[in-house]
Amino acid sequence: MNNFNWDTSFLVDFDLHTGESKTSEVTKRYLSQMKNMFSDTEAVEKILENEDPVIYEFHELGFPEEAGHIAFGTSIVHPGTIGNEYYMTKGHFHTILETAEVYYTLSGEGYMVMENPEGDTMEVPLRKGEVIYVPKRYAHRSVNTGNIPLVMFFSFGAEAGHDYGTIETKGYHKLIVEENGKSAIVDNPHWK
Ligand SMILES: O=P(O)(O)OC[C@H]1O[C@H](O)[C@H](O)[C@@H](O)[C@@H]1O
Ligand SMILES: [Fe+2]
Repeated sequence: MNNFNWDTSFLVDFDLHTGESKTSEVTKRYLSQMKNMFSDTEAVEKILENEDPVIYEFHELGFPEEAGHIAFGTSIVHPGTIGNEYYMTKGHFHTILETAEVYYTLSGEGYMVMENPEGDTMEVPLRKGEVIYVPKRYAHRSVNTGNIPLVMFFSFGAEAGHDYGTIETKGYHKLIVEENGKSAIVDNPHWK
């Protein structure tokens, strides 16, 4: 782990095409770590018999989770589908629900799938060159609907924290699936 001093200035390299960084740490999420998040559990099992693909990865610095600091890094969602569902991140609420986040799309295309605890949902297309503002109180998941990596630079208040449990048990109301070669937003039949 890099030992940055967050009370002074520092510089970090990020490649604005690949999202890669020599200075920061990379975390990879494999299909086996997201088994129950994809709708088609049979398709998951079938793939895992032969391989365990990396679904997404992110580069960040290991920041202090304290108010006043700003966390940032890149996330890279690889292209692909599991059954008819596109590769995506796990997605999370912020533990401090009242914390927003921004993502700048560097490469690729997809959707930011968001929902709040009241069940209001938003699915916003991600395009290269645009920043998406994810408001406070909304869980967020990025989905890659293209055939190249979806690369984004993100930033949020470092105190936010990650709550994965809610999404892990309930799932999202909406899924982004491939239908006749195009992306479609559908209701999640397994939402609890
Ligand atoms: O947290 P996940 O849903 O697994 O997504 C992976 C990562 O991507 C985002 O861009 C967030 O800002 C990171 O804090 C997060 O850890
Ligand atoms: Fe977040």
